[in-house]
Amino acid sequence: MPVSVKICGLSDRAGLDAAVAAGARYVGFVFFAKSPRAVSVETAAALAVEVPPGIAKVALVVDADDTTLDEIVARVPLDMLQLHGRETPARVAEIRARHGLPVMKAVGVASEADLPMLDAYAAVADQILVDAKPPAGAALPGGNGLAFDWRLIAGRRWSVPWMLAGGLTPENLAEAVARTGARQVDVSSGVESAPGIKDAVRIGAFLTAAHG
Ligand SMILES: O=C(O)c1ccccc1NCC(=O)[C@H](O)[C@H](O)COP(=O)(O)O
Repeated sequence: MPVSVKICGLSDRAGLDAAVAAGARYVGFVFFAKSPRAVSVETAAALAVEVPPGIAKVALVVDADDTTLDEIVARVPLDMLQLHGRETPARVAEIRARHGLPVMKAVGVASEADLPMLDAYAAVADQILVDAKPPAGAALPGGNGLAFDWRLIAGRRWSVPWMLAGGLTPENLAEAVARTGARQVDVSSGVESAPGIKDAVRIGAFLTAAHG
């Protein structure tokens, strides 16, 4: 069965077109000013209207307040919010209720001790993103191109759909899927030629690996 792919951190038409042409099921826009992939509301809105039906448009935010979320949701046609900060389970539930969109909560994994949080967030979110925990002092809370030990989640399942993320590439995707059983995956750095610059060839190779 093919693996569904989310291409995250799209910031221009060339990257978006490459993701759509290759067969991505989700496209992600990063609303985090310190990111090399950050987009303005205007840019995200202009890109989102070009996304064909059937591909989910995801806004990635980090500890965003309701005013910020109100503006993004009002101006960008979206299908999902991805929460990539320190949002508590209660805040995830609040955002889901207030903003009327499905919510995917990213949870960082580095060791067994992190696994209970996956269950806690699965209880309140529509999906969970099982990602690598950023190293101490990392400039970004995600999108660092780092993988975690996939054996930690081998055979584990949650009460909601989940996506594997963190350091995935066209080269390691098959192993990641085989080890974890993931049916959905998320990638950003691994399909770039430089931070924030999406590479159409690598996007195509990633989707080929996912569908192979
Ligand atoms: O991509 C960013 O710059 C970013 C900034 C702040 C929070 C999260 C961010 N990215 C997360 C992702 O792109 C993905 O959801 C995921 O973590 C995979 O990233 P990567 O390891 O680069 O493939």
